[in-house]
Order: sequence, then structure tokens, then C-alpha cells
Amino acid sequence: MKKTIALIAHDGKKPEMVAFVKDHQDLLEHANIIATGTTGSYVRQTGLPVELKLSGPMGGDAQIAALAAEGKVDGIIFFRDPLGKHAHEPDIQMLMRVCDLYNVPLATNPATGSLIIEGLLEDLID
Ligand SMILES: O=C(CO)COP(=O)(O)O
Repeated sequence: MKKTIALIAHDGKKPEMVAFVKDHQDLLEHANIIATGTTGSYVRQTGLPVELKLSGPMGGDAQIAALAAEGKVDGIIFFRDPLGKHAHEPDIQMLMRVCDLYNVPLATNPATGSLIIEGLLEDLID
């Protein structure tokens, strides 16, 4: 069964997310990708299909948290901007809390993101 990977990046990190996806495109081709709205639009530039949720500030993080709580997300890559301030900070904290509560792999930087992608997807391809 296909794994579902959620991708989220704050504005200052969107170019890094696109580069990360390109670097892992051969593995991500074998996953269902979901993303918050604007991040997903950027990731679609790679040609990979992406299911778009709402934009983060409009509830997208909360939607992904709900899916994580329901066991419908296998891993989350969330590149946060450590210098930014966000009106929806409670949603961001909630998403991270839900990942801890339900033991959902969560990466907040590319190094850990690579480990999650490789760990979840590498054995799916021959
Ligand atoms: O704000 C975000 C995560 O907290 C990301 O949302 P967008 O991908 O819609 O910019």
C-alpha cells in the first residue's frame, strides 16, 4: 500500500522544500503526497502529483494534523521558518503535538526529512 507523505514549508523555506523534493523525486514518485496549499503549488512544479489542502494560515496545518490523528499520514516533512512569526502558531504547535501523541514521524529539516523519506519509501522500489 502506498505511503502518504505530507509536505509543509513556511514562505522562507519553500525554495528549500522544492529542492528537497527534486532531490528525492525518485522515491516520492512512489508515495501519495499531500501538502498545505501554497507549498503544494510550489511542489507541483516538480511534476509530481500533490493533493492540496488549505493554505497553512487558513487551516491547512490543522487538516494535516487531523489526518495524522486518524492514522492517514505516514510521515510529515515540515520546514519551518525559525525567523518568521505566524498568526496560526497554535495550529503549528497542534500539528507537532499530534505527531508526538500518535508517534507520526515528523522532520523539520532536510537531513531528517531524507531519513524519513528513505526509511518509509526505499524498500518500496526495487
Ligand atoms: O503556513 C504554513 C505552515 O504553517 C504553510 O502553508 P502554505 O503551504 O499554504 O504556505
